[in-house]
Amino acid sequence: MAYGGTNVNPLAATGGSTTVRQVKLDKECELRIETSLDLPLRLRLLTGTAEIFGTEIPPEIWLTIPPRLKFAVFTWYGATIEMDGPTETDYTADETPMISYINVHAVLDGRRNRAKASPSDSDTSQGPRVVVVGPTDSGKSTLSRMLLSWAAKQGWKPTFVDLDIGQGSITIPGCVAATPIELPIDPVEGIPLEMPMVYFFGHVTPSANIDHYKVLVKELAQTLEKQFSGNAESRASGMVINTMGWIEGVGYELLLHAIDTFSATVILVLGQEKLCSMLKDVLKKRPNVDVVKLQKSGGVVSRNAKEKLCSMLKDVLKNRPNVDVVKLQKSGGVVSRNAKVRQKARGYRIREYFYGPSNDLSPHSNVVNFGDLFIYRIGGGPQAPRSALPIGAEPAADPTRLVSVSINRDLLHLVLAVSYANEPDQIISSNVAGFIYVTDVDMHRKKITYLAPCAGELPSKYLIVGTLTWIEN
Ligand SMILES: Nc1ncnc2c1ncn2[C@@H]1O[C@H](COP(=O)(O)OP(=O)(O)OP(=O)(O)O)[C@@H](O)[C@H]1O
Repeated sequence: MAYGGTNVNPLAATGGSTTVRQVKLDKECELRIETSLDLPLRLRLLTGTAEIFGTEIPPEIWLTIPPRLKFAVFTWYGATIEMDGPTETDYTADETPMISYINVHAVLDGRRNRAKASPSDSDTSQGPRVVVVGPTDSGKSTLSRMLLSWAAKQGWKPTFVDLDIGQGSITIPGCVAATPIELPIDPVEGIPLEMPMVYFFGHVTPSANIDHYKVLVKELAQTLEKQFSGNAESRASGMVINTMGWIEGVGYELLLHAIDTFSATVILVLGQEKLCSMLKDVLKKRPNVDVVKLQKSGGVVSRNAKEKLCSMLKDVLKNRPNVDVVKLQKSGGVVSRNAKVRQKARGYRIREYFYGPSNDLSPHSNVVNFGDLFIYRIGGGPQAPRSALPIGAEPAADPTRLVSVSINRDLLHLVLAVSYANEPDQIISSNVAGFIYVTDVDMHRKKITYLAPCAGELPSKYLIVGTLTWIEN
């Protein structure tokens, strides 16, 4: 449990408790909970008002929180919470960065209002495009979620863009995706999946194919740009873009690539002195960059800040007016997850796609002939035969080449995406309809068995494969 930067009240810690109990929260305090590994927790608001990551919880109604969830119930004005069931840990904290986060929201809200009031064909009609950056386990997804829920509560329809292929907040890992957020995000159900725009990368780290990752980020950005041009409401509401925790070397390059590709106007740097200082450095070459002071203490960004990532970003972005790099404090409640826990979390996320967050969906098992499906992977193989190259040149693997994959038992336990492409050569630039999971490959009968979220024929015969695996259990 990470307690850093948080004033934890040890007397209030009731870790592992199983009885029905009440917790009184003072104003601006939060109750941090990790639910048990195998049992849900019931929780309700008895008095006052409270929210879970930006979404208000209704009074009196019992919420059933699934196992393994780490979250906080925060109150602005005071509340009493009742819990029924076991937890791994629960404790109250009276020091949180929530004031600085809501201040960011207020600034973004002002910008949305200004965008809305501008003529729809003007540059100023674009609302804030916020990129949330920071190392792994700095609370990026959580802050993104809060900013989106607070905006939706006020009637905006911000677009959530998730570039974090390692975990996946919108859909399964291995994808870059975007979806409009029209209502505060449900603490249990998560982000509604009605209208996501999903591009399948197929790996959980971009280093598997950096060029392919960049192509997909660009495709997603271009698609959103088109959508925004015909939708003044979405345009004014802007975007919140969640990024990966990989912030060094190529990871840092990819951050800059995302900032440029999405024409970001606000960069929120979470809990990373080095990253913040790097970004600031980059920005300082751009005139007229405003560094906005958004927090009373702790996370205040000052022009003299020495933190590396922030300053690097500022340096890079310094020739760009209207780009703000803001350093924010990481919440002491953010829970660190090691590689094994992350891998497990990926598995749960894929399970959730097929079975639902509360196990309320019934996926279908289908059997088809090998000839009914055309499977491709992106990248690999020589770009051109040696004979076609200038003398002395070595054939290089083309990272964005489409390679046909023959069906064999290597596909077992892989998760494949169903492309919306009409022709194979459109696959790399097409978004996907959904995913299937290969459960059997019968080489003798030339039949493949897969799990799909719904019955019937797949929306397309073109499938994309990467290295994303899942063992159903
Ligand atoms: N205030 C809090 N109290 C309790 N748990 C929290 C709090 N804030 C975040 N968490 C939990 O900590 C975990 C990590 O947070 P989050 O996913 O936001 O980090 P991240 O920086 O996006 O991680 P990643 O490394 O995957 O990019 C999540 O399970 C989240 O629910």
